Amino acid sequence: MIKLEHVTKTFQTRNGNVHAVRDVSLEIQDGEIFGIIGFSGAGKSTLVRCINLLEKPEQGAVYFDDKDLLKLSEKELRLKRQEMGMIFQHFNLMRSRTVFENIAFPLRHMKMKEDEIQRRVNSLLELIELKDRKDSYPSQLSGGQKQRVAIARALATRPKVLLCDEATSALDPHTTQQILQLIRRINKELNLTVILITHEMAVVKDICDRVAVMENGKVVEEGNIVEVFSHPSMPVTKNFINTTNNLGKINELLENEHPLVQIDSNQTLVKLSYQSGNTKEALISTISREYNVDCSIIFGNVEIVHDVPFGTLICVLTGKKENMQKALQLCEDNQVQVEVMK
Ligand SMILES: Nc1ncnc2c1ncn2[C@@H]1O[C@H](COP(=O)(O)OP(=O)(O)OP(=O)(O)O)[C@@H](O)[C@H]1O
Repeated sequence: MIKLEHVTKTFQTRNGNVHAVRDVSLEIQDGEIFGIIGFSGAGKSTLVRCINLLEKPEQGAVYFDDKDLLKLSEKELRLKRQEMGMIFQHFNLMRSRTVFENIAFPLRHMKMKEDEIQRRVNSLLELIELKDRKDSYPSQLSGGQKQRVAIARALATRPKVLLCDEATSALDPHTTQQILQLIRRINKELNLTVILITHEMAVVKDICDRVAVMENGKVVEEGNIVEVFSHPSMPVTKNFINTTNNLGKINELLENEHPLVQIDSNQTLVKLSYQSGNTKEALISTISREYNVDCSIIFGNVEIVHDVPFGTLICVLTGKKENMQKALQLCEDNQVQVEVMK
């Protein structure tokens, strides 16, 4: 549905050129929720704005339903843009207009007939469950309600794609969940393709089908969310995954040589990662019984990604070196990833 080919965007500033997006190629399928994650300044917003040409890339091509947007006339582009809705971190609602009029705004702009506007806005109000607030002004709404209104406004022209630029970053965790559920629901019910940019791995983990990780303007890793979670290859991806659990904390303890992670010469500190269902053996008791290797768990975490539980254990193993190697081999033979941390 959306294809980016070698998209590059550079900003000329007084302090020199800023290479916000560098040679990015991506393909987003019809009906999927595609996450773009990266730390602040990675180029996510610029990339997403290149999709609807709010920013014009100086190189590359942007295809939407096989049409190269950069080759369209102004008028054709305006029509194509109606097929792409967008929501923002700070909602961007018009303060002087009611909820109803905010949602109706793009329809009035299209010169739609009044009775059709009434029908469409009322059905959107029902979808976002804010029918009773249609005459309220944005200042009278909570952050979550404002974002729901922004979603309804973005959906008013019946777009095929919803671009979400940090749509939950200004919301508390509970409201974030509600907005993500709404996005998931409209994705399913309306078969709406969603491109969601965020700096929070928890958001990606909860609703995205696939994810691209950005760093310094480039996509450094991309894939199905379960695969990326189970086999992250780039340090930045591992960092993001660690933010959803306490593993980052363990690295801190290691750096600071905390007593909790101090080990003797006959010990080793390992990280064991497994996907539930992959392992049938009672591995910890097996390695203790068969190889005389004791296992002391200092940290454990189970993450659920798309209904698949991912477990991580940080353990201190105690035993003879050759036995330890056999024990770790047994783990790997049983699809448990082993990372020796110390
Ligand atoms: N209009 C602009 N003019 C100059 N530089 C810009 C402009 N827009 C973005 N940049 C720069 O491009 C780089 C990427 O910014 P961008 O906003 O795309 O990143 P981001 O990953 O979305 O970060 P954030 O989440 O903080 O917005 C940054 O260095 C930013 O300062």
